[in-house]
Amino acid sequence: MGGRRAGAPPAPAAGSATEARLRDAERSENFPVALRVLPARTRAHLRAVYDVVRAIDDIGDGDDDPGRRVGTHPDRADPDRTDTNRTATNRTDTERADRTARLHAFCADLRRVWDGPPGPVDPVLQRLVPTVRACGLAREPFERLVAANLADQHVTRYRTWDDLLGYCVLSAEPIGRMVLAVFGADAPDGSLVQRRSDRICTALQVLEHCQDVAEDLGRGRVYLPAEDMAAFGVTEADLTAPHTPTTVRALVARETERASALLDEGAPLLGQLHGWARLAVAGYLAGGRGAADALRRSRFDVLAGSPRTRRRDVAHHLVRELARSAV
Ligand SMILES: CC(C)=CCC/C(C)=C/CC/C(C)=C/COP(=O)(O)OP(=O)(O)O
Repeated sequence: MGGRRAGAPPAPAAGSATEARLRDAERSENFPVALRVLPARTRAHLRAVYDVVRAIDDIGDGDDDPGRRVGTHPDRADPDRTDTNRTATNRTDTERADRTARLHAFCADLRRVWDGPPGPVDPVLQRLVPTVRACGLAREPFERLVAANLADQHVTRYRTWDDLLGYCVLSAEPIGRMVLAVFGADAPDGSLVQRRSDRICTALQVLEHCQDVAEDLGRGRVYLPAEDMAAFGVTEADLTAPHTPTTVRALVARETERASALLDEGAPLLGQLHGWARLAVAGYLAGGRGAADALRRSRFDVLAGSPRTRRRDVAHHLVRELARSAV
C-alpha cells in the first residue's frame, strides 16, 4: 500500500439528477463505496470508479433513459401495451441496437481517459481521470465491463455453470481488479491475490443472481444455467410461480453453495492484504456471506421477492473474517 492516492477526483455536481440517480443506486448495491470508515480520498476514488461502472451498466440495461425500458419476458410484459408482437420485436431490436451503439460510443470516450488529450467528454469519465492517474488503474477491466454489457444485448441465458463463470470473467472479476488498484495492492496478472479476488467477485455476482431470480426474469434474463435447471427438473415456467417450487429452491440452494465455496477459496486474500484494503475486502466478503445467509434463511424462496441481506449478519461475518485472517 503506497502513497499513490494523491489527487482525489472532484466531487460530482451535488443535486443534479444524474448524481441523485447514482447515489440512489449506490445504496442498493454491494459495490464498496458505502464503507464510510475509509479515508475520504480512497472513498472518492472508489466512487469515481463506481460511477463509471454504474454508467456502463445503466447504458447496457437502458436504465439511463427510463422512457426506453421494456420488460422482455412475455409473462411480465406491460398489460397496457397495444402494439403487435411484431412491432414489439422491432422496438426491442431497435433499443438493443441503440444500447449497443451507445456502449461503443461510451467505450471510445472511456479510452480518452488513457489516450487523451483530448480527454473524455462524459463528466463521469472526466472524474475518473485523476483516479486513473493517482492509482494507476488499467483500462482493460473497464473494457471488460463494456464487453459484458455488449454480450447482455444478445445473451440472456447460460447453458452451463462454466458459461456463467465465463460471463463473470467479464462482469464481476474486473471490479475486484479495480478495487485492488485503488488500494494500491500488489496484484500482478495471474497472481494468487488476483485469482482470489476473482473468486470473491464471481461469488458475489452469483449470489446476487440467486437473490434476484425474479427481478432478472422480469428483465428477460435467466442466470440459472440451463443444464442445472434441467438436472433439477426446473423449467422457465416454474420461475414465474408466485410461490417458489421445491425444485427451484433446491437449484438455488445448489448455486448458493457453489458461490459460498468460491467465497471460501477467495477468503485467504484477506491475509495477503493490509490496512484499509484488508478491511474493505473483508467487508465485501462479509457481504457475500450475509447474502448466502439471507438465501438460506428464506429457505431459498427467491420468487416471492429478493431475500435481503441483513446488516447484522454482515457485521457478524466482518468480525469473523477479520479475526480469522489475523491468525
Ligand atoms: C478485491 C475484491 C474482492 C473486491 C470486491 C469488489 C466487488 C464489490 C465486486 C462485486 C462484483 C459484482 C457482484 C458485480 C455486479 O454487481 P452490480 O451490483 O453492479 O450488479 P448488476 O450489474 O447486476 O447491477
